[in-house]
Amino acid sequence: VSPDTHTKNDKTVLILGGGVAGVIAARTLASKNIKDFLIIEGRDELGGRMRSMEFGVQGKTSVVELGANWIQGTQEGNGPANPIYALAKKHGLKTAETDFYGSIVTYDETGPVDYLDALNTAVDAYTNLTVVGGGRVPTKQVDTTCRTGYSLIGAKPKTPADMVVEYYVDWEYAQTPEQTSWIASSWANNFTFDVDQGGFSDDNLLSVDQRGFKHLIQAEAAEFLHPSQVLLNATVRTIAHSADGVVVTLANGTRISGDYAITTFSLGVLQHDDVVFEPALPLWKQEAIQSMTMATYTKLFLQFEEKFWFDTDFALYADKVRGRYPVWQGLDLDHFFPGSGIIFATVTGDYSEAIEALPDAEIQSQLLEVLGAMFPNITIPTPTAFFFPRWFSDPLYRGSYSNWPASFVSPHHTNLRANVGHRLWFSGEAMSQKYFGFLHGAYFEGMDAAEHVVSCVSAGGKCQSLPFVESIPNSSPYVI
Ligand SMILES: Cc1cc2nc3c(=O)[nH]c(=O)nc-3n(C[C@H](O)[C@H](O)[C@H](O)COP(=O)(O)OP(=O)(O)OC[C@H]3O[C@@H](n4cnc5c(N)ncnc54)[C@H](O)[C@@H]3O)c2cc1C
Repeated sequence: VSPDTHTKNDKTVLILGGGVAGVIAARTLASKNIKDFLIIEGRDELGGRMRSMEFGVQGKTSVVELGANWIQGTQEGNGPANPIYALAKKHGLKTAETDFYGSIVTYDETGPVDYLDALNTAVDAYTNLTVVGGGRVPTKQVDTTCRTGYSLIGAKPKTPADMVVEYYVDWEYAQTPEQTSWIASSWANNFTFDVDQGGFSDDNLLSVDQRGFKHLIQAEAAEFLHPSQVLLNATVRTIAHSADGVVVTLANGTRISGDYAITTFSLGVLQHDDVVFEPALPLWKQEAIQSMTMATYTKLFLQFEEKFWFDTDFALYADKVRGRYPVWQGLDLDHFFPGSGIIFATVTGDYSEAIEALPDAEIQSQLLEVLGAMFPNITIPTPTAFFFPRWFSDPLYRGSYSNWPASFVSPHHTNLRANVGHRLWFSGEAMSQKYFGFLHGAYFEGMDAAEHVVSCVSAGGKCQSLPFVESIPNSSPYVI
């Protein structure tokens, strides 16, 4: 059955992927009385990158978050609220505040060493970086990397301590300053955290809910979703699109057609051809997909019989190699999971990709070696549990979230979001200009794509397309 010969499709709308964008797209359709949709999801539950796991030795486990963990930016007074914060309140999610700069201790390869002054300097440099970066927009200056920006404002880290504190203030891009757009990272920060720029607030709430952070989106789905509207454990292999609709083929050969489809698959999935489009996506779309970056953020969980580490929320470890197990978070604290014996390290970007290729045992011994350096007076015991997710190798994700490189220009973003024909629509965190990389970006994009599809359904297919640019010219052409 091809869409061209099909007179009546199976569903009005296929929603490809059951993460935040997919569930919110479904809710938006349902609220506009379009009930004939189907969410097709590869995993056995909804939530996508809100993914948790019961971790620890038998009899002493805690539910930890392998993916998203923070509500980033909440609400100040009656100002705009992060919609994820609103869902957390609605569904009674248990959260705890984390204090990034007030509850932190510092180490290097010789053990505890106080370089909190350097951290304060790095925080100031980062604030300055985002202000100066944001200021390049109204003056129409060209984008460049955060590294260039740092150098221009005089921040040039030289020592391992300088490098780790710089890492810590921008690690959430999950890539280095060399790989990150100065302008886009500035607005991503400002639109979420800076109230003066329309942001929510500068608070970060950590989900410590033992139902998992995903509970908020699963509970939201349970309010409107009928079991017949979702197909789990169903991996999409091909998406055939034409003027008559969209036909997806699943890994088991099943074909399902829809008048419309909204794909919410991650940018990494789109980049890796895990899903094949028939016909191939137009070149302007492919250029946009391949020009944005899918970054990786990896948490490595260790459990020990007893806590032997710091009492703060965070610790930094300055290695000679920038990005080598730099950030540590202890979960065995009264406001997190007391008595859990759990600590985790985070690595990002190229370092994440590199460790995914190595066996668990090797990574575990590297982590124990670092702990040995941080705590020279302690014989580091054997962990009772160890786990880290391989987001980059996972064909359902191919990374953790998108990051905007300096070579990605505004028209690329226009094209990344744009529909291809009236039947195929694109959604997910990467499509959000203001909030790419965040849960709230996925939320707003899910809503937006569904609203466009609603107007298509109402207009019998004769709806407005999103703008796109056939070929992106260079605003300052090269003269060779
Ligand atoms: C480690 C990590 C830490 C993060 N930390 C935070 C944080 O603290 N705060 C924050 O705001 N954001 C954070 N994020 C980002 C946040 O999780 C994402 O922005 C958001 O979850 C993306 O939602 P989405 O619906 O766009 O995509 P997804 O959640 O990826 O949803 C897409 C769905 O499609 C499914 N899928 C993919 N391919 C196929 C296929 N071929 N067939 C069928 N189904 C398929 C996937 O299983 C997935 O469920 C983090 C992400 C990660 C990975």
